Amino acid sequence: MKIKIPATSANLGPGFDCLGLAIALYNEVCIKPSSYQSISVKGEGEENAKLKKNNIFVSIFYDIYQELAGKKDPFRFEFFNAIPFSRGLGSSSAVIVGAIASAYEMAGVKASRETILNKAILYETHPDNIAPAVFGGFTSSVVESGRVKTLKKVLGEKLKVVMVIPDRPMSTAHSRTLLPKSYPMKNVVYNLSRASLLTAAFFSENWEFLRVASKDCMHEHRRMKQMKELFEVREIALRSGALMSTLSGSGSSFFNLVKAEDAPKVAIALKNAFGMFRVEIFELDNNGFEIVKS
Ligand SMILES: Nc1ncnc2c1ncn2[C@@H]1O[C@H](COP(=O)(O)OP(=O)(O)OP(=O)(O)O)[C@@H](O)[C@H]1O
Ligand SMILES: N[C@@H](CCO)C(=O)O
Repeated sequence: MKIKIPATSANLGPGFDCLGLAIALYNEVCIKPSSYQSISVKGEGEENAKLKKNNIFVSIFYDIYQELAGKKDPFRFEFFNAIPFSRGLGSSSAVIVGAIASAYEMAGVKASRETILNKAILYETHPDNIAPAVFGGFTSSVVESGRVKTLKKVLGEKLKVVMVIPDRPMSTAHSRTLLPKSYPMKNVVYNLSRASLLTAAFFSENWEFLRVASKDCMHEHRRMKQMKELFEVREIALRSGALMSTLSGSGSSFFNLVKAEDAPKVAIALKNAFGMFRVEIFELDNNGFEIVKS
């Protein structure tokens, strides 16, 4: 079988740990029955020997496969990774969702997308990346008694993403340690009101509200101080016509949502200013993970 899983951008400014969307940049994994277990890695991470020995995709796959099939059969895993690691593009969620969905497929057990999502939340405590990796589109999620509740909005072709991908990583685990354990009431109200407006703006396609609704005062500033160029990325993106410009997940990438016709202009302005960073235009993904060959 072959599965493809999209990259995702989480938080979208004020929606810390709850809002996200899927991007048409995919990891692909081929899994075949074999007489012994083996792994090959192409693309992102191919130079990392550890990924052949201690691979989280493979360990999550076998957790689930053994639970469903009651045995540990040997497989060959071929990874084609396009999602950069630790750049805020949901690489770990793509691994978790891909491993769970393919374990169900290889065990021959039908599972709904809700089932996959509720398994995935056991491996990543916040649903903002895993929900769009499962469903595609823009997603708003909560976790209630360990179960994820998600609403999805399909995003049309009028929008594109100009992603700025720095040359340096920011690990989510480290990036979360930079945040305080509690916030003053005025900061909570600031984010709550904007996350609500942002969600309403996405669902009602009122794109002109995104700029004000995507402001955050809980996490971005503290994280962006680790890579000060990111403040200028935002300034240039908004000045060139981006609808919103937010730290992607826990960083280090910057997510810029644009009207499709503005994408080249925004991308050129960012490329001119940040020659050392990758600047790429992506479509949005509305499907979530897909088993493309069974
Ligand atoms: N394709 C992959 N194969 C195996 N392990 C991976 C793969 N992609 C990511 N990982 C693991 O996930 C880690 C990155 O997770 P991390 O949460 O720091 O970043 P991210 O998911 O890319 O960013 P964010 O959660 O902010 O969007 C890597 O260090 C590696 O251990
Ligand atoms: N909501 C998460 C996204 C990264 O996985 C964070 O900002 O830490």
